[in-house]
Amino acid sequence: MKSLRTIALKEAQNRISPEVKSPSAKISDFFGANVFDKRKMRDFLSKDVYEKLISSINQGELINTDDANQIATAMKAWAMSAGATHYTHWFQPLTGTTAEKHDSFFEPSGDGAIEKFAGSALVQQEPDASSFPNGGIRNTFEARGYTAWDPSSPAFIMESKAGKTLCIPTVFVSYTGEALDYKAPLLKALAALDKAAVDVCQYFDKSITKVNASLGIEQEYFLVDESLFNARPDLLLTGRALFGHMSAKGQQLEDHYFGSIPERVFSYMVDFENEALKLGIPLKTRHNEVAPSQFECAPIYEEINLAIDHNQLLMDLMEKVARRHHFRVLLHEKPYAGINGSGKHNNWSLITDTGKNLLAPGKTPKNNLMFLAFFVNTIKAVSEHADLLRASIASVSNDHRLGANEAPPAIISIFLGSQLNDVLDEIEHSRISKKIKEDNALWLGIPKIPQILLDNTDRNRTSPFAFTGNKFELRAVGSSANSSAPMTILNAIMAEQLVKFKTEVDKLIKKGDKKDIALLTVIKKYIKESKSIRFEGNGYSQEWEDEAATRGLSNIKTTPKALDAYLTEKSADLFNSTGIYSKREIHARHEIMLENFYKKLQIEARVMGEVANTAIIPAAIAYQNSLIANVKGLKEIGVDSKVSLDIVKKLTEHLEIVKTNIDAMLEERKLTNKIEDTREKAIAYDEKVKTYFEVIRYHADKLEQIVDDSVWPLPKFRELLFMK
Ligand SMILES: NC(=O)CC[C@H](N)C(=O)O
Repeated sequence: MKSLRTIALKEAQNRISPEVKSPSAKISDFFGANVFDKRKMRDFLSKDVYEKLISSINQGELINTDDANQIATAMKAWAMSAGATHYTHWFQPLTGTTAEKHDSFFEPSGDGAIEKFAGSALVQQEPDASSFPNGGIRNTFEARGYTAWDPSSPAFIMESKAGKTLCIPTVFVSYTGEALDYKAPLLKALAALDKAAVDVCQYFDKSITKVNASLGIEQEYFLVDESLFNARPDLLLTGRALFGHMSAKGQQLEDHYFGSIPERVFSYMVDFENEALKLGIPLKTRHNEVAPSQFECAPIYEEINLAIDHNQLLMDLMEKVARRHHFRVLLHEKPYAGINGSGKHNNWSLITDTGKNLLAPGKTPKNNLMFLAFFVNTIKAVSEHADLLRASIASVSNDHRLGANEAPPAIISIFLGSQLNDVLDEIEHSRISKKIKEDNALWLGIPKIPQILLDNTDRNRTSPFAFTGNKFELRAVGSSANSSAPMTILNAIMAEQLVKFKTEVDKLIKKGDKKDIALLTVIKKYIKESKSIRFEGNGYSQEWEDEAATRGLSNIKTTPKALDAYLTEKSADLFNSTGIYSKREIHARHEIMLENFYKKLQIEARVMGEVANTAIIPAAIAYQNSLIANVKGLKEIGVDSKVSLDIVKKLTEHLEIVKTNIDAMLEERKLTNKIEDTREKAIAYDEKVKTYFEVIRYHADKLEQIVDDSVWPLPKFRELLFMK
């Protein structure tokens, strides 16, 4: 019988890409075609309701029942004219993926049937919450959960060959009001940030009434042929290769990065980009990434809530469209040990309703003081809550990526680039003399900030949080993550920080300081206080680990311990003052994250055992048997050769070690599964079960190097990485 690998290799060699037809040569012709955007709202709504909806989008004003009915009718009319038959609330439960439950517009009526969509169905739905992760918030006897419309993210139509569905972005909360999703806390953090930032803006510009966070999300991913993927139970079930010797050629020649895009991949990219563009996702960039078979796409930045919805939608599209091309997309942070992992770099900034980017250095000294205020407060916020930010990017899969192959380490630090670093040093050491204070001659004291910062674009890949000219790039986020988790924290700590800043500045003003002097005094103090988080060097080096320790920075390498930061008193104060999480909510989330961590390890351990026992060991034994026959045969004909015998001995050694460790791991798992406390269980999975992975893999990979290639059951790295 032919092995799955042999069949898969043959299939992978004979792929023909499906034809991809773009709706038009001009993207602007079809961009947003499947979105109920402002233009369509205007066409389908009365002027009065349109304006109310816009002010609800911009200012968060509530929509009354009559207006909701009108909006629902308009949405239905638009969606049906585009061919939709069903609608769904579209939400982001704590599973990491998106969720939907379709209902048709169709309703039987007395004399036939009608198509209906009431305002109440638009505004709120009641999906059963019992089968979503809820961390104990919901008991089975009270399984109800609500999804509630988020008007700030426009409804869209999801197309598939079989039909079209109107999707309405919503939050997801329990019957008792606790958030069960990623979006609800994000929206709360954004509201807190808006208020705090507008208050600080008032020192500089009274016309600013709204501050939005913006986000541009770079998405890295791997592609692998579908048949090869299906012949690897580890990729299929865990998203990463648990076994596999690195191929002789990996990324060492650095010949893939920005290289010419392979035809089959290009065709896939164009296909999913078209789908994304129709959904209003402003994709702009595509390229080969560093590792073989690794790629990246990136949109233009958008308002943050929309940017995150779009990224979630994009990941879903990428997976769906990949199947049309007989690819599988791997969004896992580290599918292949030994080469680069995948990140989701979050480019974050703050934009006012007057169109000003608060993290872009200005032309005038006054603008620069405003820039410095927001810039330094960001640094201060991150330095105060570095552990929480670390926790917000923690996951079982990101643990493999952090600190390895062009991914930042688990130590949170901030890279500013030499020019701004110098500016902050200068301010720190400047003296705000009595004379300056009396003359209000502050501008002499602020160093000139160049508008174009030369060394700041994508330069320091070893930094988890890098300033890149007019935004901060949180590089530590993993490719499979929902950006809401870290962005909720980043915006919340910024909100809290800006409130504190204003209190301190106001105090100085009250004591008689001129406004600008008061601002600079507090900025200067923050520069000093947050100095230890700034680091410009190589984040991978041992020197940095050592230095970070002497600076008192944390270096928490694994998720279950990193997550502790969610439960500290300092974090409780933050959650309370910004309103993003109640005590119950954060405890539930903490529990969910720990469960997710150990359950994924549990699955990996099971897959490892199964693949070793049923594929690797039998293949090695079959080869061993043929060698034994050879040894016997040689002896019979009187040839004295040690080649086969030596191989048998080596094989046997590795086989023994693999088998013993698989068995020992199973025993350890049994013990670990008995642990009741979730945190302890997660730590035990990490420290006791996971430790077997390395030794099992090492020896199984040695077997791969020895066993006859034609009988090896699993597609090898060279095939996974280079065949496309
Ligand atoms: N070129 C790059 O930016 C590499 C980034 C790297 N793939 C990461 O994990 O973040």
